[in-house]
Amino acid sequence: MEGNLNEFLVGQLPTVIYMPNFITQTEETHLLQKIYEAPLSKWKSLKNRRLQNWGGVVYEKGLLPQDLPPWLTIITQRISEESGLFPSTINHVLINEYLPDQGIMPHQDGPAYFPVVAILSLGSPVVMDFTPHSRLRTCTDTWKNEVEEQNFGREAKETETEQMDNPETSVLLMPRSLLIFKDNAYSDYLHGIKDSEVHHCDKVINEVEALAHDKVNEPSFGTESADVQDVGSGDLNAIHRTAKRISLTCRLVLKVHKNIFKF
Ligand SMILES: O=C(O)CCC(=O)C(=O)O
Ligand SMILES: [Fe+2]
Repeated sequence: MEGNLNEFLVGQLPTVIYMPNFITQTEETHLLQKIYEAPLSKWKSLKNRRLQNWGGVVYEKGLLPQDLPPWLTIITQRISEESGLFPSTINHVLINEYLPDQGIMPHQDGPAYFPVVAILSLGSPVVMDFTPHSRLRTCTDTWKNEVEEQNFGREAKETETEQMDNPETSVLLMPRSLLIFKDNAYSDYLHGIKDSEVHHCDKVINEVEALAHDKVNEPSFGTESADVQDVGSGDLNAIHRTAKRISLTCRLVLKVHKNIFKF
């Protein structure tokens, strides 16, 4: 791990890295502008969120690549350089948009990706839950669900939802922060975001790091992005999501196909 990355490690689960204010408010505004400049056809609507796919289409066996636009490579290059965790250039970015009552079911990222993921958050804060992977369920099933949902808009099975009731570890994702996870957190845990407007923060592993940079009460997304409730003791109790959250999931697909016929 690069020298100064250690100071951003959070929690006990290997390995979760949380970098507050990875981008400035000006950069956040610029990114949002670029994201919403994309034609409506660039958005894929899923049951519980919308997404834009950049970098090409990910298949089980690799990526049929498309160049990332410069407004994204500025970010992916910075992530690569500052983390030192990617063996080659990040070539895929998924942009997810969540309304306050939307989330993403617990899942594992697919086998096509190099096992390090970097997620940049914009807009409303949310809590991401990590739950141990059920040994009864194979990664392939999860991967198929994810691919089907993203590529074909089919509903993914939600067989793991009961695990959301008892999350092992949670991370508070403030706007402009960068979350990186790898190792066990990547391979043995599912990650998900509840589809409720209130997110409880009792199991959050990065409360201090996230709130040291608490700017949620500043307008950053047209309106206030959330109300972070402070209860008596000063402990963070819950997030009340009042605006959209946009995330940029930045990953590397090692196997790149230049030609669809060579798959
Ligand atoms: O929006 C997020 O923070 C999570 C997105 C995610 O897990 C994914 O795209 O695989
Ligand atoms: Fe994911």
